[in-house]
Amino acid sequence: MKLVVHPAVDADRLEALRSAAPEAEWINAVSSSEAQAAMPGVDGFLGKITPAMLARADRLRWVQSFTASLEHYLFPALAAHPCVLTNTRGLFGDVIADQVMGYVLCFARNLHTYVERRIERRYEPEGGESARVDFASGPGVVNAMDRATIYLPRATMGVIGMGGIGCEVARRALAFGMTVRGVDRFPDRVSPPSGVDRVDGLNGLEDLLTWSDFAVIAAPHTPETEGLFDAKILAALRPSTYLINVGRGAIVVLDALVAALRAGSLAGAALDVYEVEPLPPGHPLWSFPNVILTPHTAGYSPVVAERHRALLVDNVRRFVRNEPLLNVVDKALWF
Ligand SMILES: NC(=O)C1=CN([C@@H]2O[C@H](COP(=O)(O)OP(=O)(O)OC[C@H]3O[C@@H](n4cnc5c(N)ncnc54)[C@H](O)[C@@H]3O)[C@@H](O)[C@H]2O)C=CC1
Ligand SMILES: O=C(O)C(=O)CO
Repeated sequence: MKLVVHPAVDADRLEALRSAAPEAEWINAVSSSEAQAAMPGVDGFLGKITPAMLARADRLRWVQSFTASLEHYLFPALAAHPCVLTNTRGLFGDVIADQVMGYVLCFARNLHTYVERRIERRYEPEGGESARVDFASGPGVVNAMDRATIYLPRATMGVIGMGGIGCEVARRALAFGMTVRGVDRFPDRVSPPSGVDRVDGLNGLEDLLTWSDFAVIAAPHTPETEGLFDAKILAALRPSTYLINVGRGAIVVLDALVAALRAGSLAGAALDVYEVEPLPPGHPLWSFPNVILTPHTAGYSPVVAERHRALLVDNVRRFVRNEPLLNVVDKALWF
């Protein structure tokens, strides 16, 4: 059994992988030419395979991607190849869902606005001076306190892509008392947490968007999702709805989003991923006070590296024992 890792991993990680298949010949290839030269006779490949490497592989049965997303990874010959492809989806669910709830709480409680006002030393409630409550003036003041906030147990959340991330988002939204629905490419294959109202197929997308107070995109970038959120789909959102994207940037057409924000046809947006990364400093999105922008950091956490390593070790162990691999990719989705 011959296994190639490329790009090369550090000595600790290599040792962990090796311990899962000590009898295998391991090649930790630093350069792509080294990886290419090692391909004849390779059974399994971990990392970033290229068309030139694949062309030299004569008995490859398994390729493990180091990432969850595959839009910069899959190429036609790999999709057509009989090898099993696995990825690292599922490592980020709880971490990214925490970040999504961070955005939701900002919008529901205006926290992002008050962070900006602190910088300006402005003691002013959202809703303007008329929303200021004089707490010394006795009963009745509470009537002014319903302004410009969202009470989450009365709010709805629609999740687009009910996989590892989408289901964890749903779980948290339910814990905050929200009503949650989803759409997915494969509604019959997903395992939503109990309490989710329903999960529809893709033909339910526009209805879901019209229903949602918060619409959360947690889908992958595939030919089907690229540019999916164009002007037509964004028009399904209500002026009171917030759009959140933690899936992939290519799913939301930013020019269309900017136009919709200018027209006030949605309440605001929180984005972690963009059509172009990094988002250029001159991009109009930076100027909207009702937009939260994070630099593709929703998945950052000390636990992710540990989980990444554990998943790879587990899959190596499964591969050498001929057991079913974790995170098998449906290559047909991409071509
Ligand atoms: N913001 C970030 O830092 C990160 C973003 N991601 C992105 O999030 C995506 C989802 O990750 P996971 O939940 O772990 O993957 P997953 O594979 O568990 O879930 C993806 C779900 O989306 C569904 N789906 C596929 N095509 C769809 C479509 N056209 N419309 C609606 N749903 C569709 C799938 O059926 C699946 O249920 C990844 O593909 C990656 O692009 C992943 C990790 C970090
Ligand atoms: O693995 C991925 O797809 C990521 O976005 C990591 O942040």
